[in-house]
Amino acid sequence: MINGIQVKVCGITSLIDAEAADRVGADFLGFDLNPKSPRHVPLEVYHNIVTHLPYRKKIAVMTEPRKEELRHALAIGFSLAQIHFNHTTPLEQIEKWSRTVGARHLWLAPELPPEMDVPGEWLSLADGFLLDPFCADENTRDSGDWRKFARHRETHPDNLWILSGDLTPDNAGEAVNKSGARFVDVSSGVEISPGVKNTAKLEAFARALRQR
Ligand SMILES: O=C(O)c1ccccc1N[C@@H]1O[C@H](COP(=O)(O)O)[C@@H](O)[C@H]1O
Repeated sequence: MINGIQVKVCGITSLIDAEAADRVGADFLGFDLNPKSPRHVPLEVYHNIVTHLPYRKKIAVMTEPRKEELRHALAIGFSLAQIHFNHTTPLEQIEKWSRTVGARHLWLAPELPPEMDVPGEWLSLADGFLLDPFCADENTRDSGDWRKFARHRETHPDNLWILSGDLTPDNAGEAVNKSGARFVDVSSGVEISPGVKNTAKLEAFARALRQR
C-alpha cells in the first residue's frame, strides 16, 4: 500500500523484479501466463522462483483461458486469476470462469469500448474489475475517462475497481486524483523493455503516488 493506494505490479518475469516491486510497496505481483505476451512466464519458470518470491499475493494474468488452465493456476498457488477478454464474450463463458475458481478468486479485465460500462450481470461473477481509463481516447491517450472509472466505483462499491492500462510515473498522480482510484495496476510504465522492470521507474511510480 502506498499512500492509501493498493498497488499491483504486473508483468513480473524474474525474482529480481519481484523483489524490486516488493521494496517499493507493491501489494500484488502479477505474472503473465499468456504465451503470446512478451511478458510470458512459463509455468516451469514460475515453479523455480515461487518459493523465493516476496510474501505478496500472486496474480495469474490470463487471456480467455480454458477451464483446466484456470483451475491449474489456482492449484499451484496463485491467489487470483485476472482474465483479459473481449467485451463480446458470452455471459455463459464468464459464468464458467467464475464457477471454476469462485468469484472471490477472479478479477475481470474486459476490453470495453469507450461508451460501454461493465454490464450489471458481470458484477457478482468477480471480486474485482480492471478498467482502462485511457481507452476513451485511443488517439491522444493523454487524458483518461476519469468519470467512467469513478462512476463504476461509486455505483458498485462492493466490487474492487482497479485502475489499469498505460499508467506511468508521469501520469499516476493525476490518474489517481481524477479517478478516485484506490487500487492501481502498472506494468509497461515501469519497464526498460517488455518484461524487464526498472528500479528507478518503480521508485518514481511509488513517489508519484506518495506526492499526489
Ligand atoms: O502485458 C501484456 O503483454 C498483456 C498481454 C495480454 C493481456 C494483458 C497484458 N497486460 C496486462 O495489462 C495490464 C495493464 O498493463 P500496462 O500497465 O498497460 O502495461 C496489466 O495487468 C498487464 O499485466
